Amino acid sequence: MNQGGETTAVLDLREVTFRRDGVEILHGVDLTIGRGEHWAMLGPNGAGKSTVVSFCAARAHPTSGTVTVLGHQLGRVDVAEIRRLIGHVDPRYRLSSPLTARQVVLTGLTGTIDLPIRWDPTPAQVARADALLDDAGLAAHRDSTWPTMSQGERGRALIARALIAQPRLLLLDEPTTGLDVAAREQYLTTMDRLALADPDMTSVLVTHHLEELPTTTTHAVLISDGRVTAAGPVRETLTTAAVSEAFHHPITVAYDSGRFSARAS
Ligand SMILES: Nc1ncnc2c1ncn2[C@@H]1O[C@H](COP(=O)(O)OP(=O)(O)OP(=O)(O)O)[C@@H](O)[C@H]1O
Repeated sequence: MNQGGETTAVLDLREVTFRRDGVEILHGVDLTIGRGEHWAMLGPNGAGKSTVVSFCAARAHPTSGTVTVLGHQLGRVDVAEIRRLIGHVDPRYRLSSPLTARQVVLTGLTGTIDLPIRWDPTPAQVARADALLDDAGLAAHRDSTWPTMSQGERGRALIARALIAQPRLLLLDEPTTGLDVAAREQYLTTMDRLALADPDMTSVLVTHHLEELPTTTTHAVLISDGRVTAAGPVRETLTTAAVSEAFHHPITVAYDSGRFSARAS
């Protein structure tokens, strides 16, 4: 958010490239995200969205270029410290032990996949985990173990996990995967409520569906073939022309009462 005309960058990617198995996946990505902004990231399968988000989450390093997260340049800082300030819904999340939904949410406080051996949550932390589970419609599943939960229930629990540490930066990589229509709408309401309740929080949402952008989305970035093809205020960025170019397909974008939609032209 602007402060005296200055934008406080929460994320700053400069000329970022990424190479894997000898293949360049990102070819010089520049992206600056300011405090209190809510970005949507869209682009075709394999465009590089999750790779960009893994830098934003301080989970990976670029091959060249610089990534600055919450004022700290990756490579010059203890990443564990920044990860504590980040809530991340990661589609690659894999549990190695059968934690309960409540325990999964609590791992959001430790920034780990499993519960650390010598760590006990306080009663207040457990109460907050339960409140978030209730908000996510999982009151009846607090003690359900991960392997017994449906994909949609897991998705909701992961959103609660991302929120428990009251992150400065919230990264949501396809958070609505597996959610039914009611759960999706509930999630959108939660995002809007959060954005309004905490104006300093910043978020980046990766999605394939324009219909799934919360009404509080302020900016958008289109990524195609490892490059940013458009970025800026959401209404100026998600146009029929820009979205069609990014997806290499004619797509008509519509906007009504705060919500976007898209269909093939
Ligand atoms: N571990 C890996 N080894 C090799 N290539 C990889 C690896 N991870 C990702 N890639 C490749 O990098 C490219 C970008 O992947 P990424 O997951 O960032 O795309 P994406 O835009 O998030 O795609 P999707 O919308 O399908 O989730 C893809 O071509 C993918 O095949």
